[in-house]
Amino acid sequence: MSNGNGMLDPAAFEELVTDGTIDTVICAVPDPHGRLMGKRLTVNSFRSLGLSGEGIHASSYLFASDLEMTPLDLPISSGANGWADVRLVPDLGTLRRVPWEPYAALVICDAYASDSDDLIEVSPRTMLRRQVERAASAGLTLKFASELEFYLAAQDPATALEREYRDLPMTSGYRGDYQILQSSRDEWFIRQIRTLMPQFGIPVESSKTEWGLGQQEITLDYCATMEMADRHLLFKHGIKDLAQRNKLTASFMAKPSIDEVGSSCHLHVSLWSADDQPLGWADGGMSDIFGAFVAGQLDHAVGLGLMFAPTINSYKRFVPDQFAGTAICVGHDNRSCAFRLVGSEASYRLENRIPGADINPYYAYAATIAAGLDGIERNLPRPPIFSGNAWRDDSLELMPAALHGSIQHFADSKLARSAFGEETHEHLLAFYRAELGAFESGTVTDWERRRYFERI
Ligand SMILES: NC(=O)CC[C@H](N)C(=O)O
Repeated sequence: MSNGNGMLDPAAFEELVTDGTIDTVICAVPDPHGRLMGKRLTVNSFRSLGLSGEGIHASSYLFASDLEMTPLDLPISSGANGWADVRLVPDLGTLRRVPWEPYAALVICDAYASDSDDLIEVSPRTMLRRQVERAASAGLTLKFASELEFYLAAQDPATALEREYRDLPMTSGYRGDYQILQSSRDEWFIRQIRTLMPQFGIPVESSKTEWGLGQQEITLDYCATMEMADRHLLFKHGIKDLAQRNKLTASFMAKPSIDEVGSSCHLHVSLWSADDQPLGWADGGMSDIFGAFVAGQLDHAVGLGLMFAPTINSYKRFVPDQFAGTAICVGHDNRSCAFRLVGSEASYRLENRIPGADINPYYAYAATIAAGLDGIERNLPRPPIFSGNAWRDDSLELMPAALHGSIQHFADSKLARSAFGEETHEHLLAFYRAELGAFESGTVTDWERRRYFERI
């Protein structure tokens, strides 16, 4: 039965097909950039390929292409293996209605090898699944919430592209941070998000205008790890789709303009037992096990930082005083620290303030679990609690200033190799090295031309 939140069990799906409501099923797999990739199927094809467990065939280059859809030469997909197929097998627990496409259902798929029942290890969803399994075998579950910020331009995406995303009119002309008057002006659109997302299986907590001109923040309810990562992707997809239907362009770039604050994706994480008891709080403060988990986050923030800052642009957001997590320390409700402890008892949780809105949540959550489990396995002591302004303390370690530094730290991270496995570690390194190469030797920027064309 559909329980009114947009989620569909097979019986509710068949009912909507029989009464002529649903005739299309979107089958999508998360790609390395954190996008939904896949196909729209007729109901008959979905029954024969999706529901049967056979899977929908798609090229393995979905896991090895850059944002321009240029296939990279990686072991999972290359000329040598003919960019062979993988099978996208629906995870039927994710089947839901698409409120703004009432004739459609959507399901998230896992990627399997075409000739066996093996999951594709380098698929982002498999990578997170492996960490969830590792936590489960230690008797632990994690709950997450992604807190996404984004910019809204009052321009349709086709025109925005034609203008090369320069000097776009934003939805606000002055700082609207927390101001209800500004949010009243945007409400015609933001209300669509707040009301439609819960019908897409994504409960929303609140919306507010953010500090940047045209910047918004919409917060989601927390839930179990995989479900939250799926919701994160669907939410981002839904905002972009609703924006384009309303002739707006939404950007989840970490730092769209050097003159503006960046867009974050704070990650809230809490630790629970297998039988759903909160484990973070003990005797009026941080429990030993959560202390070790948090210490693991501090220890690996830089080594696994690539998973929190995956693009060339992510690093432009790492400036002091703009509320981005850059200085590696943990504080109680202290927004200058990369990690902030919030709540108490069952709501006690850690907020990682490093990630930008450009993260792939499957990678970022996988990194968080791997770092925390390592802290627990090594029985690390509770970290010292920082007080004061972390951006003014020169003794603190900082996030790297650019992608190449982060790639190097990730290459050197023993944990990245042991927790994600050699194949996935190598895949990620090759993937991000290709992105860096495309920037470093694939383009001459406006800045370089302005700086050097005549003057040097
Ligand atoms: N809400 C906030 O704390 C602002 C976060 C800030 N926009 C960032 O990029 O990190």
